[in-house]
Amino acid sequence: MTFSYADVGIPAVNAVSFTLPATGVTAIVGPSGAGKTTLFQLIERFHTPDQGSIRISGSNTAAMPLSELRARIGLVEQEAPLMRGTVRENLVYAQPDATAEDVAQAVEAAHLTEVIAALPKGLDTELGEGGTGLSGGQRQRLAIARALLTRPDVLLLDEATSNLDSDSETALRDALSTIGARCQVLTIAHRISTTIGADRILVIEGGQLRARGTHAELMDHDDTYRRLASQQLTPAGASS
Ligand SMILES: Nc1ncnc2c1ncn2[C@@H]1O[C@H](COP(=O)(O)OP(=O)(O)OP(=O)(O)O)[C@@H](O)[C@H]1O
Repeated sequence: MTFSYADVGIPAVNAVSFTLPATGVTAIVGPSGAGKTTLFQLIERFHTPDQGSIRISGSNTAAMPLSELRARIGLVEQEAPLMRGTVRENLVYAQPDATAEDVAQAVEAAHLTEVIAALPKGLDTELGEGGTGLSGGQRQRLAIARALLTRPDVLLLDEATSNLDSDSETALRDALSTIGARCQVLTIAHRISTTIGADRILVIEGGQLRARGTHAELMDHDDTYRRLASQQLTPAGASS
């Protein structure tokens, strides 16, 4: 797939091609401006590729009704927006028919069961504007649980860049591996615990896919990944 922004000579995504299995965790890493966000926006069809296409289970996403595409792709952004309302209302926002069991499963997969049990009224606890009462890592996992309730084929996760305490770091890593057993999790990774735990890593640089492999493989043979791992990915266990 190749895509250039209007009036920009150099493609932001340049002849990038990859195939992923139906399940698992794929981490995308790359320096600032590499094209990671643009790639996500192409998958979500916010932009149309100049060349190439994206297929989910063999179906070209360009030909899908937008409602089908949105149902197949769950999106969790860096600053997960939460609304005023209860934890439950925040969870079922996109899937109002979700049963109590669906909610419990999604909460468990996002490793939030204990966090919610510790709130004064559990799922009925009111969250303030912006999700007062939950840490950044917990808010993002709540957004992951919300996305899971729609049973997506692909979960796009733009990991928060903020530091996580070590409990949240572990919970995120464990949540990704649980969820990766159900769908393909494609995450713009900002932490080394995510790339170490991922099934594969795609290294994007200058709009191109320069390398793919596991953490150990890329540490062994990719200079850009080694540099990112030492300078830009948040070390495991770092806290704010
Ligand atoms: N709306 C836009 N119009 C023109 N150029 C853009 C636009 N958005 C991004 N770009 C350019 O496209 C390239 C890729 O940007 P992109 O945001 O996809 O990179 P990124 O890897 O997500 O970076 P970061 O890690 O800093 O978020 C950059 O050169 C950027 O300046």
